[in-house]
Amino acid sequence: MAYIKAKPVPVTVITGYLGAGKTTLLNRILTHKHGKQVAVIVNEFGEVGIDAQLVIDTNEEILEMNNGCICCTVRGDLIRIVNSLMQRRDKFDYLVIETTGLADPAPVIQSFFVDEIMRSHTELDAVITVIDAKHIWYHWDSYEAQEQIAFADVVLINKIDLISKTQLVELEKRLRKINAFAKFYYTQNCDLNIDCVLGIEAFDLKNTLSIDPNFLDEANHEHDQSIYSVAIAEMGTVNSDKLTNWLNQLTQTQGQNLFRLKGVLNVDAEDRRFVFQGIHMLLDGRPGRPWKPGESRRNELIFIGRSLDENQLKQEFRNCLI
Ligand SMILES: Nc1nc2c(ncn2[C@@H]2O[C@H](COP(=O)(O)OP(=O)(O)OP(=O)(O)O)[C@@H](O)[C@H]2O)c(=O)[nH]1
Repeated sequence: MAYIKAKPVPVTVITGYLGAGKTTLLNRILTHKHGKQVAVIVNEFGEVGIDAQLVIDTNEEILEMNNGCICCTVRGDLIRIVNSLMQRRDKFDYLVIETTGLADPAPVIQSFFVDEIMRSHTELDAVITVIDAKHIWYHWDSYEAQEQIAFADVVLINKIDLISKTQLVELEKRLRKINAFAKFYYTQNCDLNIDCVLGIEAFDLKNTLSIDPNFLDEANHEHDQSIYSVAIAEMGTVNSDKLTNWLNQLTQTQGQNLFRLKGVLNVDAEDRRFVFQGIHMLLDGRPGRPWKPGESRRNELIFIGRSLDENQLKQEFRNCLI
């Protein structure tokens, strides 16, 4: 295989639990004028690729990995994608990987050291973990959430607008108990100086090995199998009033089990796509970019959580169609 430049590509891994603000941070990185040509790998949980649609339109190279969780497919897909990117090495000088909210970052980090091509052509710059200051409280027991905190070089305590100062102090204390090494920033909408997250050379394998001496040898990890996703992809025009009623009712009655919901919809045959986002009981909907001429106006929704009834969700969505 021929590689054009020998200098290793710095890589930033963005992790954080469902809905924490990873895509928000990614969009900030992509719009910031840092002079770097950034390639992006977005991994998401679920069959429909909504995240890549929510990443703003730029000239950057954006690759999706939707067929599973990055931490499980890491030795296959991630390595394959990075290897193929390396053959277009002249097109970018930085790589950002956004993992799913349910990914354990450990196997992702491992792959930079155990795979020969990854090891010689990339250099892990930092693991950035975004924390949803309001909702992390529901997920302290989650193994993945704990791993995400433990492996962070930088922690963004995000959504500080949704909690009090006292809660923030309490939260930071709790996070520091899991990770004493990381640098902490408080953010709203991941608004911070991009120099705090890109090109910081913060990752140090020695720190990781001090947390877990067997880190490079571990092959298996487990997921909480009770969390799964339901994806809906259907043509049709959605009635906005019916949709609002349904989503409000859904988040009110099932918010506890509904960790994350998002969708890109054709509402009231408007010129612009309608984008909604939800995290537990918090719901937000707004117009997105215009539909492109000739673009298929497919409604795509994803629900992630526990005890979700796929048939019921699909039926209730269909009831919102005109
Ligand atoms: N109130 C508030 N909302 C925020 C903040 N940051 C992000 N959000 C909103 O939180 C929602 C989720 O943000 P994303 O950036 O999509 O989160 P994510 O971590 O990429 O989500 P997944 O990839 O689905 O796990 C969106 O509606 C954001 O607009 C913040 O600081 N405060």
